[in-house]
Amino acid sequence: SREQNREPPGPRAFPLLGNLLQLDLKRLDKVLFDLSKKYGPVFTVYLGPQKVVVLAGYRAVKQALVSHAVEFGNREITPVFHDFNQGHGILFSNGDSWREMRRFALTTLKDFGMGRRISEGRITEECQYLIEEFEQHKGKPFSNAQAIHYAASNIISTLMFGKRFDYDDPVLRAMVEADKETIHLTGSASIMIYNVFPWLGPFLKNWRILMKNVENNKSNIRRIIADLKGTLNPDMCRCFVDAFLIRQQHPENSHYHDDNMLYSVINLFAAGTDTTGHSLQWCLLFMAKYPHIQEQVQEELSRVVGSRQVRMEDRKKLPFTDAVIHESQRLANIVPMALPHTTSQDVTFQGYFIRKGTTVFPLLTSVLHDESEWESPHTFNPAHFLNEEGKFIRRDAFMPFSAGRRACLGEGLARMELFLFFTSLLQRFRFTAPPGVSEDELDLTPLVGFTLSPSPQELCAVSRQ
Ligand code: HEM
Repeated sequence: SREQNREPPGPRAFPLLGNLLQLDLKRLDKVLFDLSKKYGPVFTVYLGPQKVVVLAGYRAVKQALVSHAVEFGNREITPVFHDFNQGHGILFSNGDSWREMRRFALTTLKDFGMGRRISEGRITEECQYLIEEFEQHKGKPFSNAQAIHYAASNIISTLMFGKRFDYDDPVLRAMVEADKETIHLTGSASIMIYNVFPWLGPFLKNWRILMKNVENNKSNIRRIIADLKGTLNPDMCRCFVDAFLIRQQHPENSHYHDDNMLYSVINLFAAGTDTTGHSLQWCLLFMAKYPHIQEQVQEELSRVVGSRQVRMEDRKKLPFTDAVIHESQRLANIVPMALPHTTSQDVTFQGYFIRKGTTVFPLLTSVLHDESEWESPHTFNPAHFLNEEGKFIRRDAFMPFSAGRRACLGEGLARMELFLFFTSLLQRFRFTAPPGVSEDELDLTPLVGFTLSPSPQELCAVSRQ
């Protein structure tokens, strides 16, 4: 019937170009959030000829990703995502292969301590390296902002390869910097246009840079895998790659091939570095911007922990600090549109019919800044996560890791890293605007790519001892 076939509303689209001329591709998440105020929580836009259903606001996103997890649980593999991984690995794959790789990654990373005590030990060790790096002022080929990314990538490297890298290791630096550039350029207007008109690829500078980065990363990771293969001892499994190599010897199914190994490792390394590194940078920027909040964090840390190393079990006694980390993640909103999904079957959702294979954007910006969920959605307000007695409270609309079947696989690890890195750095340093710059002048405008990172600017780390 007509009623059953009602499609989500949206702005009128032109042939071929769709709504491209009406949408500011430089800040697509914001434009879509604004459109949701006119068209409601489920609406349609056309990126060129491609139809996209946008889910906006906590209720719609949660209901789709969690209550209709299967229907909304496939990944949209855009042309550029296909160029990256050829449909293998975890991030940009679907079906049985994705299911098997995701399950294997989760169980193997947990076996190696993801989210457990062993990781806590590794992260606190890495905190010391990072603090040492911050204390050295001269003669370094990289900034402390980069060191934050290297520290985050060392946590995932230890799980993947059984070892950390020195921060000046050329392979580590090449891989992290290439991933950072790749994630940034993937969100650029020209790559969005490429996804609509893929034949444009070779003419686009950004696409050529991306393809070069992909090749470089593949050869670096292949070399690391080959070294591990050369020293493999099946009785002593050292890391994720070893576990995969051992599984290849007695595969339960045909998904354990070299491409799935290569791309799963590439996915976990990239997904685990950039996001965590940028989140931590945002936390520090907010502290420099709002010194009175930083003082409250430091007061709580001194009172509850003193100068010893912070442990995960301290978190429940540090409600204000915990609230500040949550609020930083909420306001920074680093993955504004999650990764695109696609419907795995026809579905009727909130009275609208959405056909199988339709691209779906779960607009996380509209969840983390939802005006009906947050008291002051656009300001930095740790009280969002505190009750009247100052105790930490969870909020349902806190969804920076998305939700449902494709939700972030590394959430537990990322939260542990953020808590331990942030508290260790704040015990040791006070973060301020540089001399001659006022707090008001610190810039919270994000640098927009596929993720939202802080704009490049200087901060001072002043020793507190
Ligand atoms: C603060 C840090 C992080 C944030 C904010 C974050 C956020 C996200 C988001 C929003 C998604 C997309 C979910 C969707 O499509 O609905 C995602 C997917 C993913 N994340 Fe994270 N992430 C973080 C850290 C990590 C870490 C440390 C790892 C690795 C251990 C990781 C591994 C992954 C993987 C493999 C996926 C793809 C899951 C799939 O397609 O099945 N992430 N993450």
